[in-house]
Amino acid sequence: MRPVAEHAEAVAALLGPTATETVPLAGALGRILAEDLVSPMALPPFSNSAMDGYAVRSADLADLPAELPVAADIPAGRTDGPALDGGTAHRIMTGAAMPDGADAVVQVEWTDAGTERVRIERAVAAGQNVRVAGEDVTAGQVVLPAGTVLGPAQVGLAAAVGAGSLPVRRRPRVLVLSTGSELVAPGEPLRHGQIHESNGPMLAAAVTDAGAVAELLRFVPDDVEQFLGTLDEALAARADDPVDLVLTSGGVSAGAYEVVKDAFTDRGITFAKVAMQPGMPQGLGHHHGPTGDVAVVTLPGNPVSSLVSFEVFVRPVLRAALGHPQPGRPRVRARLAEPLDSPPGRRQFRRGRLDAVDGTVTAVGAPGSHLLAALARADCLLVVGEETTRVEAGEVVEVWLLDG
Ligand SMILES: Nc1nc2c(c(=O)[nH]1)N[C@H]1C(S)=C(S)[C@@H](COP(=O)(O)OP(=O)(O)OC[C@H]3O[C@@H](n4cnc5c(N)ncnc54)[C@H](O)[C@@H]3O)O[C@H]1N2
Ligand code: MOO
Repeated sequence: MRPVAEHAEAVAALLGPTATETVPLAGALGRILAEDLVSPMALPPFSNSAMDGYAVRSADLADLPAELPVAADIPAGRTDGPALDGGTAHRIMTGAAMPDGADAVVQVEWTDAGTERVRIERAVAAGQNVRVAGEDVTAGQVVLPAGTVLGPAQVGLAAAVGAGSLPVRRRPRVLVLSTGSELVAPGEPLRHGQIHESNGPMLAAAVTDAGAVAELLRFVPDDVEQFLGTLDEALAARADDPVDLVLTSGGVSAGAYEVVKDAFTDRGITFAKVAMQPGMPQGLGHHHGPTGDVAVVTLPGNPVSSLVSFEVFVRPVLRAALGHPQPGRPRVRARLAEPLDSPPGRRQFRRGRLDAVDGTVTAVGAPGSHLLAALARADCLLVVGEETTRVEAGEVVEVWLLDG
């Protein structure tokens, strides 16, 4: 069987980094910065008041209480504030530019709040209540390095330094196509022997969650012509907006009707058994479609196998294509709450729940790769190495955090 790492490398080789595009700040949340953002300006851009109060020369407050004439009024946004003469005060608001000549601000609570003259009860040190130009950012500084995941704070900083749009990596476009003659769309009634199509919606959600664009195609029965027809029609319809990856599910194991395997064998896709559970039957390569070669990853049909394979092979590659600094799930080590067995020669990915407070992890549900409800209750994957056949309670295992 093919080692997990070897297959992961082969999947990674299918997809390079996507091109850079520019998005307005309103669409930047969750995207990944493609180039360093260099600030053209200092922050704050000018020294300004941290308090509503009075700009003064601190030396003028040697004898208290002090009474000074109020020579000017400086609301935030005033662009023509005059310089401060010694022995006077300017009424000033938070965020307003400090007048030349002033070195401190007395907050209004320490005064009588006068508008013609102000009586000041307490002294201030030079620099008190003044926010100095450039103390946050200097002009020319890299404020956000390439690879930064743009969250609210990063979007705010970009706006503050005047960037109305940002260069980010284009989201990879992924077509998702499920196969199986037993499949019926969710919401439609089932006859005995039929099941609802769950892999398609699940994988499309996983693609979106990874930061890529998912397009879920209508699932097809186990019929090679219908499978290739649907795929090639979908690719042709997107000729102007090419697809980066096709993800299929099902039809790759050893049965009599393995549509994906039958359609793709001898067409550039190779199939292998990977030393893992779930997720053993895998395939990858380039499909020679109507608009050229397109990367393909074929995932197994069992729902848990499908999503676990996506986690192990596809999600990190999509995120790497986006320039993500940490394409993989966050990993921690935790003590196993209850013992578990694992098949020899295969890396087992059990579904788990982590108690982060006491550092223990418990397997959720049995190993069966049809147990979707247990997967939906899990918040982590619990990884047991190929050589390990049993892990006792209290032993430490690797855990992948699924909500990280
Ligand atoms: N003789 C063997 N049988 C099987 C082997 C094997 O090595 N030898 N491998 C098993 C393993 S492991 C897996 S995983 C599955 C993979 O099978 P396929 O990828 O060919 O998937 P299917 O046979 O089409 O379906 C498997 C299972 O999953 C259900 N399924 C499929 N697609 C969907 C979907 N879109 N939504 C919900 N459920 C789906 C399907 O009904 C089957 O129950 O093969 C084992 N067999
Ligand atoms: O590889 Mo299958 O994934 O065990 O059910």
